Amino acid sequence: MTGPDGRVANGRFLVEDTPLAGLKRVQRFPLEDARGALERLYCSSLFTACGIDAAIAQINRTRTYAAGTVRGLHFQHPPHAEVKFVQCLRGAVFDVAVDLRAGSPTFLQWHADVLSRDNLTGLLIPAGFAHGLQTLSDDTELLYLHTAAYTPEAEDGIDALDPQLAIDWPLPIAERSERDLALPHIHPDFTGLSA
Ligand SMILES: Cc1cn([C@H]2C[C@H](O)[C@@H](COP(=O)(O)OP(=O)(O)O[C@H]3O[C@H](C)C(=O)[C@H](O)[C@H]3O)O2)c(=O)[nH]c1=O
Repeated sequence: MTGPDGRVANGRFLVEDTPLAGLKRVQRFPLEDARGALERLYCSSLFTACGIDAAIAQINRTRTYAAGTVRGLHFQHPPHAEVKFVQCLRGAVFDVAVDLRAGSPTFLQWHADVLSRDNLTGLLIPAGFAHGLQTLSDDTELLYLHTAAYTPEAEDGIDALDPQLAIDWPLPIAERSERDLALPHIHPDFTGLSA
């Protein structure tokens, strides 16, 4: 149900398109009173409004100590491809989604948004995208809602510094995992992930 102001889920979320079809910016609207505030982090009606009929299979929280840290770019291969709803609960991140969908007119294009505790903004990332981020502040916390369980044998990734993507990371890179440092560039024969 979409309200007159374009918000969904009883007015608690505003969903905006990005230049990559299906990738949505989601703004939360807390209810505040003299005690503080209540905000919803998920409603099934939000996913329905975004055309997503998958249930949440897993919820993760990551804490990152240092500003400048880069995580990703990660994705899971079908049939374990997942929708990821990423929200920042502390600090701020430069959050990146890369379109890996076979046949997509924006194949290998990326979009980034700053997600922060204060801007109450999340990214709803469809299946077929790789996800990565760079923290913009120390002690940053992210909440991830996944529509597929973590499946190591289906996990894959792309080097966050792949020149074919040329992601404009805002800070000097402070920290990457050994796994992420070893991620490959996109293979020239890669034509995308099937739905
Ligand atoms: C994602 C995941 C990981 N793990 C284990 C696997 C490793 O032993 C350890 C750290 O995993 P990884 O280095 O893949 O985690 P991140 O680099 O922080 O990945 C995160 O950042 C990038 C940007 C993302 O998009 C991932 O979805 C998100 O989890 O946790 C689990 O046990 N369950 C899980 O659901």
